[in-house]
Amino acid sequence: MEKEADLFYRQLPKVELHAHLNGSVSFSTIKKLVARKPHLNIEHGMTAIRSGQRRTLDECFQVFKVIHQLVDTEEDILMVAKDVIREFAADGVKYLELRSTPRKEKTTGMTKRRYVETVIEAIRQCKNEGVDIEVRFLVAVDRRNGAEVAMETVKLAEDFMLSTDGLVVGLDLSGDPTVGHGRDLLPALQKAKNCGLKLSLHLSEVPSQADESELLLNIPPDRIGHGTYLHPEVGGSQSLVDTVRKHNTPLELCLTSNVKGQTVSSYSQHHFLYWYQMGHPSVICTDDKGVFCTDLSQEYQLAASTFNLSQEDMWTLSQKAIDCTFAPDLKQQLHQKWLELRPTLFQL
Ligand SMILES: CNc1ncnc2c1ncn2[C@@H]1O[C@H](COP(=O)(O)O)[C@@H](O)[C@H]1O
Ligand SMILES: [Zn+2]
Repeated sequence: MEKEADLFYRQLPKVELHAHLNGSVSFSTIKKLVARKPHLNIEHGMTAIRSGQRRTLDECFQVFKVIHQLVDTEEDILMVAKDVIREFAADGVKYLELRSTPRKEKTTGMTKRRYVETVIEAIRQCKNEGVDIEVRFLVAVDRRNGAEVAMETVKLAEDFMLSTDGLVVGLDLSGDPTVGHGRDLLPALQKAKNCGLKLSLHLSEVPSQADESELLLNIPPDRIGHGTYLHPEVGGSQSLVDTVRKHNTPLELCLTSNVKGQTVSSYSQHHFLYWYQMGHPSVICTDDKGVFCTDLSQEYQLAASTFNLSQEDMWTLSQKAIDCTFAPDLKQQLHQKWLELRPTLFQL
């Protein structure tokens, strides 16, 4: 039975909308990176949070620092991005939106522009090699770096949106949610929205951010990352929920990430249920499949077993995710693919 369910979720065509590049690095890629940089003395235990382990969100952000030390050249970024894309494809993901933060030139030896070009090159190479997945890219703003850097990043993202034949589709706001305030970033986010970049914003990932969430929700964003503390039962408010409902803004929900990062106390307490029961667009995602040792099939399977959902329910969930992507040009093609694949899945 278990095996059959494993196979079902692996074969289920899936859409991944919330994946941070450097959080998605698998164990096998980490091994290659460690071999390139033995002097750093980094072990796998320092780059991943294994099954049953928990970390505070703060400790998770220490893990990203270690990974950033390992991934610090153009060659590394190209390899990491190609490996991550291939792994998502092998897991049955047919459409992937990757996001990543261009880092300071001092830390990578390359400009932020070159950083984005390298990720785009990885996407193109995978396409040319026939990897069965469509990939789009969101340029990420790290909230810790403040308003000026955010504005520069928006300009960079806009340039790439115009020059990459639609591969760069949007902007992500992420980084340690306890640092800085969204109000300072509003002009940059608004500019991004006005120039046609789609916005996916991490918000209410931690408690007591109702003010910031209200500001950000009124932009409004095109999708919400986590939104863990938006609803009244966890200290959010009905008016925040009403705003999300009014704009019909989809949520990107990452179960294992939230449980391992301890912003949610257990799988059964995850806010997936709150939004799903309301029929609100909710998309299951991984966040950081490498750091949290998971993959998208496993997240679908966990949601199904935790909330007692059928394979048919999960099929519908994965199909509806197509309508939440930032690539309108691909929607019809993806829906077609789902229809073609359906018979093989339900014969299992
Ligand atoms: C766990 N919840 C989270 N909340 C907020 N931001 C997160 C995150 N997980 C990852 N990131 C963001 O993604 C970066 C790593 O990938 P990139 O170097 O950009 O590819 C982290 O440094 C952080 O800014
Ligand atoms: Zn995230």
